[in-house]
Order: sequence, then structure tokens, then C-alpha cells
Amino acid sequence: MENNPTWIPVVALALPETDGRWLMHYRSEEKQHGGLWEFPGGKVELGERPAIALVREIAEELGIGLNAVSLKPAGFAESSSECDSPQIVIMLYTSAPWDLSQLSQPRALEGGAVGWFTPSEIELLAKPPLDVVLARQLFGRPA
Ligand SMILES: Nc1nc2c([nH]c(=O)n2[C@@H]2O[C@H](COP(=O)(O)OP(=O)(O)OP(=O)(O)O)[C@@H](O)[C@H]2O)c(=O)[nH]1
Repeated sequence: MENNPTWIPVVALALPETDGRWLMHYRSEEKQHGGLWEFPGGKVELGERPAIALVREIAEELGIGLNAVSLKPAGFAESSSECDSPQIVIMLYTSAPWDLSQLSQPRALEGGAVGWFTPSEIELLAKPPLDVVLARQLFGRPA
């Protein structure tokens, strides 16, 4: 991104598996929002299309290959525009269900951990504020 951005575009992935669980990424303790579970992803680079950025981030973070064409918009959240730091704008995408029997599986290559959870379990995970909003958009509020 440019040197002094007023906002930062971030892309994130809601990846289901065939039995209805979804992948979440545990941020390692030393990072901002460390110790919390997020939809994996990261910042979009200057000039990069969002879906291409997500394919890149997921390859770096989880070591798996996604097809940009198969990504579908699934949610949107933004931080407050009233503070001094750049506004974070997260675009959430979903893709076709992941096959857990295939050889190459998601791993936390940049630290932390990954896990597969039902929507009810995700509701209970400690998450950064925007991931709370995204989870509610994706799943609704469990009864
Ligand atoms: N997922 C998520 N990210 C948030 C929230 N609020 C917020 O400021 N962010 C920031 O959005 C950015 C997401 O980009 P990232 O996942 O590539 O960040 P990172 O720390 O892993 O890598 P970095 O070294 O490039 O900063 C992080 O700086 C993260 O702290 C939030 O509620 N959810």
C-alpha cells in the first residue's frame, strides 16, 4: 500500500469442508490480535485484485492453492472511521468445500494454528472484532 494510507483493504477466507465445519486460523501470541481466532487472509497489496490477493495470502499462510475464479463474496466489515489509525476494511470470500482426504492440507505456515469448527463453535471462539461481525454475517446468530 501507499506510505500513509487512510484505509487498508484486507481479504479473508471462509473455507468450509464437506461435513459443515469451517477453517479458522489462530493468530500467534506476539501478533496484533494474538491469541484470537480469525478467518485467514491478509492485506491487499497496491494494485492487486482482492481475489488474487486472497489466493496469495492463503498460499503463504496455509500452503494451499485456491482458484481465484471460484471465490464468492460472503461478507464485509470495517473498523471505526473515527480513530487516527487507518481504517481496516475486510472483504470475506468463500470457496467450494475443501476435501479433507486430499494429500495437501492447510497448515499454519506463519505460526499459530488452524482448526475446523462448526458455526456454533466459531460463535464461542475468541475473535478479533471484525471477525465477530463476519461470522455473524456468514452464519447468522446461532439460537
Ligand atoms: N482479521 C482481523 N484483522 C484485523 C482486525 N482489526 C484490525 O486492525 N485488523 C488488522 O488487519 C490486518 C490484517 O492483515 P494481516 O492478517 O496480513 O496482518 P498480519 O499481522 O498477519 O501481517 P502483517 O505483518 O502484514 O501486518 C492486521 O494488521 C490486523 O491486526 C479484525 O478485527 N480482524
